[in-house]
Amino acid sequence: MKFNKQKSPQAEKEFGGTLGATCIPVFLPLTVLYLLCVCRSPVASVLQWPPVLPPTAQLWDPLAPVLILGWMALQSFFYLLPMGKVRRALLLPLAVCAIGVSFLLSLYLYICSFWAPHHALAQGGNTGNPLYDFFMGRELNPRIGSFDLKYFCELRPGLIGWVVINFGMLMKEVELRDSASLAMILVNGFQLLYVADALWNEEAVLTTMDIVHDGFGFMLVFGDLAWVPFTYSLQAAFLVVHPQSLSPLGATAIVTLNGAGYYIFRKSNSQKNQFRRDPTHPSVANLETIATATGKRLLVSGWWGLVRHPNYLGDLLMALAWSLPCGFNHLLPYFYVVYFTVLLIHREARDERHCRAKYGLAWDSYCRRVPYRIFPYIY
Ligand SMILES: NC(=O)C1=CN([C@@H]2O[C@H](COP(=O)(O)OP(=O)(O)OC[C@H]3O[C@@H](n4cnc5c(N)ncnc54)[C@H](OP(=O)(O)O)[C@@H]3O)[C@@H](O)[C@H]2O)C=CC1
Ligand SMILES: CC(C)CCC[C@@H](C)[C@H]1CC=C2C3=C(CC[C@@]21C)[C@@]1(C)CC[C@H](O)C(C)(C)[C@@H]1CC3
Repeated sequence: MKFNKQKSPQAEKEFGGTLGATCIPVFLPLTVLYLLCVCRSPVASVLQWPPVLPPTAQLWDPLAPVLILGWMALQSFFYLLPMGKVRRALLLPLAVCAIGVSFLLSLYLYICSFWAPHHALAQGGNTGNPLYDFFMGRELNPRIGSFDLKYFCELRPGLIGWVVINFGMLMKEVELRDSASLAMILVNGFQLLYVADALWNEEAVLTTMDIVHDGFGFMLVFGDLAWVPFTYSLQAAFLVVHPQSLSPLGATAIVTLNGAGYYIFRKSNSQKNQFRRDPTHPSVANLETIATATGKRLLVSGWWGLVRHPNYLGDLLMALAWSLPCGFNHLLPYFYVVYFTVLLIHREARDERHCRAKYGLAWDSYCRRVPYRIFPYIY
């Protein structure tokens, strides 16, 4: 880098010249503190004599630099995102990169798992077949220090990345057509609600099959880091290229469907989580249950008496509501509904196997009491 010592011609000093430039950096920070102190005082009048400066203990907190630097880092990240005036279509290179990262991370996890203690290994991913174990994941909850890689990946980069991509698509639509369409707003709103719900209830993910049972291998790594952000955002990406007009009546019906799906999803998940946390809690204490040999009980009334997976039912209704704003002329936006139905039917069968192994006869009597798996009177 060349050192430039040139002076600009006729440089006219502003802000009071050298004196101003010396005093302002002292005066303005003091003004900020003064205004805040006045604001906290009972009279809160700027005409009052400046209140005395609070003791040092009130001026300094070690958490403050962490919060400020953290906020700066977050904003730097947003600033670097390919949104706004950047016009390059980066979606494909991003997906390629996420896929590459998924492979590398899975390979790293696979290799590291050979140093993991026996009790840290997952049941399913230790067959001795390298390809299968690489896919399923050998280690259950791999960590770097106390940083739980699976828990982090399941909830943060992919899920948040999904809503960021969706928002990028909304901005792209505004750039192309001067405003966001109703269809795009609905898709963004619905999926934002879903992701916000997952983050708000983040501890609930600890009881999912992925965390409790499955190893952290390519399936989950790729699912979390590449699949979720780049395929779950397909509806928004579709709407940029294929704008749809939506009647108020159609929009109302779709919002109602998403609302109903979300209600079933949230209520049923919360009911089970509450019951597992504290079965004596008033909101679940009156529900009918059956005992199992493990000491745990199974709910047979309430949401879990309706079908064996009411939460999947709610999730599928939402999935449909996310595709409907894209109209009926293309199949692509319905990819998610089809994929998700297959995923949940397969997942239900896996969970059923685990539960039968865990609860034996009690599970069979639950299945007799609640014969339908996901769709009442259908399946
Ligand atoms: N958007 C997406 O891509 C995906 C979303 N999901 C969502 O994730 C959520 C979690 O799903 P998942 O982990 O598959 O499974 P569930 O949350 O449905 O949990 C299943 C477990 O619940 C317990 N259980 C089952 N029946 C009963 C009962 N009658 N009474 C009490 N406990 C019972 C059993 O565990 P135990 O007895 O040991 O407590 C069983 O193993 C769901 O809402 C699903 O829709 C899932 C996959 C992908
Ligand atoms: C690569 C394959 C085709 C499939 C990979 C499956 C994964 C994408 C999903 C397995 C379980 C998931 C869950 C969620 C996202 C999708 C994956 C990772 C979840 C975090 C979505 C938000 C929900 O509220 C949840 C309950 C927290 C979900 C947990 C399971």
